Amino acid sequence: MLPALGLFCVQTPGGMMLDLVTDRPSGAAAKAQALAQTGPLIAARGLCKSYDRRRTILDGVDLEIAAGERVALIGSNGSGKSTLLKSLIGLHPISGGTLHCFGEPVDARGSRKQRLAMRRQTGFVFQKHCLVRRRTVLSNVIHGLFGDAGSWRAFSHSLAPPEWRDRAMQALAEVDLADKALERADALSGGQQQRVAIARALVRRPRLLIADEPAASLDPVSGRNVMELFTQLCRDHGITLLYTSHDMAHAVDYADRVVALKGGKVLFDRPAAQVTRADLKDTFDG
Ligand SMILES: Nc1ncnc2c1ncn2[C@@H]1O[C@H](COP(=O)(O)OP(=O)(O)OP(=O)(O)O)[C@@H](O)[C@H]1O
Repeated sequence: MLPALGLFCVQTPGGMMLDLVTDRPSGAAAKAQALAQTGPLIAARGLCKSYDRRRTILDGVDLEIAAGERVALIGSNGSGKSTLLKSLIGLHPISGGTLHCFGEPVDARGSRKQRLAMRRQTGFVFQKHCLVRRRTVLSNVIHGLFGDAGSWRAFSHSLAPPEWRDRAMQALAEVDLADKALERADALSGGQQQRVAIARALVRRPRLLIADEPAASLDPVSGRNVMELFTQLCRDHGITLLYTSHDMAHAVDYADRVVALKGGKVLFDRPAAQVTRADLKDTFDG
């Protein structure tokens, strides 16, 4: 039995802090291990995507994301941000270029096996949190295990094995909602529901968290709280974060790097601290 050092950490015999949420090293050790991994977590070269023959949505995108980085993707409506997120993790097959995800090549057609393997290591949070409103908060978090477990027993917290309930409760404690576990999802505020969605993504113990406008439907205070929670959890657990935002403060304040898309191409890709007003004007000017 390893000694517990807090709610989510134990210490291994070798002295390393182990994270109970992700089963990987935690805190400073997590960051060091993530950065020490060879090669980028995601590497796209000349990535193209069309939904039909008439229009190219992504046009030769080059993008590398290292393990442990936090990257914000910005751009005007229709610039291709969501399409890029979905293409990078195999939810949409790419139309051209090369893509490596978690060190594995993803071919243009992307086999089902590849896509499933990628999804297993990825958590998703969307603007509309897509919770099952009538189910409990705990059941909703357990639903996050569906992909791994592939079982009808992830349908309800009362049918789930104790181990899954424990994992879900750990994730709920991470977002400070353990006391709401048995409430109906639709009894929570919008900000709380988004935190449940984050717990549902975390319960998968992801290496990569993809968030598409995670704070867009929240008021300014709840939005900042959700962004702070995201970045803190990713830092603590060594999770790589890629998110989109139309709020430039969210992009610049919470990311290491900002990537701007315009007309399906990368307009700029630079450290968040170096993004200027002129960059933002170029990004959004027609
Ligand atoms: N499944 C789809 N089938 C066909 N066209 C699509 C599909 N999804 C997106 N598109 C088109 O691709 C273009 C880029 O859409 P996308 O959602 O990637 O942009 P976005 O930058 O995320 O926009 P927003 O900021 O409004 O969310 C749009 O013109 C959209 O209509």
